[in-house]
Amino acid sequence: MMPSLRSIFSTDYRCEHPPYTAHLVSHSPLVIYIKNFITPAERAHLLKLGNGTFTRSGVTTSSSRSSSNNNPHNHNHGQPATAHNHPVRTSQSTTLPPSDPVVSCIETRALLFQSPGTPRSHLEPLQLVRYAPGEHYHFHTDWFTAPGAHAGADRGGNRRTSFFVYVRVEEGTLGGGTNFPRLRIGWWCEQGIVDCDAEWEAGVTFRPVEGNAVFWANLIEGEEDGLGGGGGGRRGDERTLHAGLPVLAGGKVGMNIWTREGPVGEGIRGG
Ligand SMILES: O=C(O)CCC(=O)C(=O)O
Ligand SMILES: [Fe+2]
Repeated sequence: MMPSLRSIFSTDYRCEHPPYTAHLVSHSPLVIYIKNFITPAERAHLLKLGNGTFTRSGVTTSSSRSSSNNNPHNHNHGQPATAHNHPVRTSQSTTLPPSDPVVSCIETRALLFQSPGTPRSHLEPLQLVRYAPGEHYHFHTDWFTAPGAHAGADRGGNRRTSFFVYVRVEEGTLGGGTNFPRLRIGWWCEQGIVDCDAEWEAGVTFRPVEGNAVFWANLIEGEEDGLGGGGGGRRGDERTLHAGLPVLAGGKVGMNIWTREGPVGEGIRGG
């Protein structure tokens, strides 16, 4: 179903937040599933904005200390898309202009969801990620395992929270779920939202459902160990390890909304 784009493109566009619903999946780590976080018209607009601008996704590997000793697949991304290609991430991605009114509206929604006081300057530009059949993003954390170039205070420190939003899921898509292997939820299962048939040991797999989103907190508050907390008294939460499982058929476009501990700095959000 194609949504009408007239209202979203007209000059009298107004930012309105849809009546999404939030469902607590896990207290610790904090994981919240959000239904209808973005509207069909917004999804169409985001895809149009990204059209023709996708390039091979980048991955940042931490060359210094890693806090994920027993996980050889702990790669963090954040590089410009062309900077460092890696087989752990075979998707294509692009960033969206913060100046676009629809992008800005979704940013506002993401900020309000976390706490009304979260400044816009802490947001990285929204990133679309596109997967064709056979493409995936191997297990990783969104938080940076080593402070430095990507998590320094001048770059906003570490990634405090993540939203992964399902923007487009082609009809007949198989695979492409978002798997959190260390998450255990025994008391809730909603077929169509999570893969209820998956082995307990496999953790939780969120199915890609257009318009819906998964939100989680990347950092454990108040336990500084010097690993990428950006000086904020926080450290990365290993339990937030996750993967974009291979798309087996069809196609998927997702969107990352990352909030840093501090302002991301000029030049990243376009000043
Ligand atoms: O594709 C997914 O389901 C997850 C992607 C992801 O984790 C990321 O882009 O950081
Ligand atoms: Fe991720």
